[in-house]
Amino acid sequence: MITMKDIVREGHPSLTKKAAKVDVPLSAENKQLLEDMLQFLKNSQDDEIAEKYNLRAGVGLAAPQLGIEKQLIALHFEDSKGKKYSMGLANPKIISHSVEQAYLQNGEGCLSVDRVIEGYVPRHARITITATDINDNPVKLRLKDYPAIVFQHEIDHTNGIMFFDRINEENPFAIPDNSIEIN
Ligand SMILES: O=C(O)C[C@@H](Cc1ccccc1)[C@H](O)SCc1ccccc1
Ligand code: NI
Repeated sequence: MITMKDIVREGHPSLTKKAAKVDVPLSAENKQLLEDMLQFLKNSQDDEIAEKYNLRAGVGLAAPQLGIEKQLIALHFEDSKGKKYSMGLANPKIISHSVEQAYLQNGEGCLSVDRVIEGYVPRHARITITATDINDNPVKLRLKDYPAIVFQHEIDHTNGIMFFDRINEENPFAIPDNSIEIN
């Protein structure tokens, strides 16, 4: 069972390196890792389990956050219309994106960052990603709004990018050009 002690924190080298692509079909080890990452997210959103094991709630997790430099991510959340996203993905890649940007009104946090860092995180408003799912099926997703933000946060982790790298240093609350605010 993954708990907070398994999650590496700011300053750990795995968080700022580009992770390696994984072989497809996925090895049993990588399938198990994706399962374990997805279970962590489910546990972190279960009040009883989260309290018992002192888990911070998470909607996404990337293998580099476990010190494992592989392009593996897990996501578990619902969008504002109740559409569920619950999956483990290998080798996720943004293949196209909108010119328009988007940012969360409340900024972002990270399970690997034990401090509040304020500011808007400019991201693509709409993205198309490809990946391989836990059953070795190719996946192509077109995402916008909150789901697009979450997937970009996790894909960034596989490229060694932290959310605060994207915040405007001069003015963290500068409204990005050509952008929409997501509540
Ligand atoms: O550290 C991670 O990668 C997990 C982040 C993902 C994330 C943060 C901000 C915006 C989008 C995605 C955690 O989920 S941060 C905690 C959290 C929990 C519930 C809802 C939003 C953020
Ligand atoms: Ni994060």
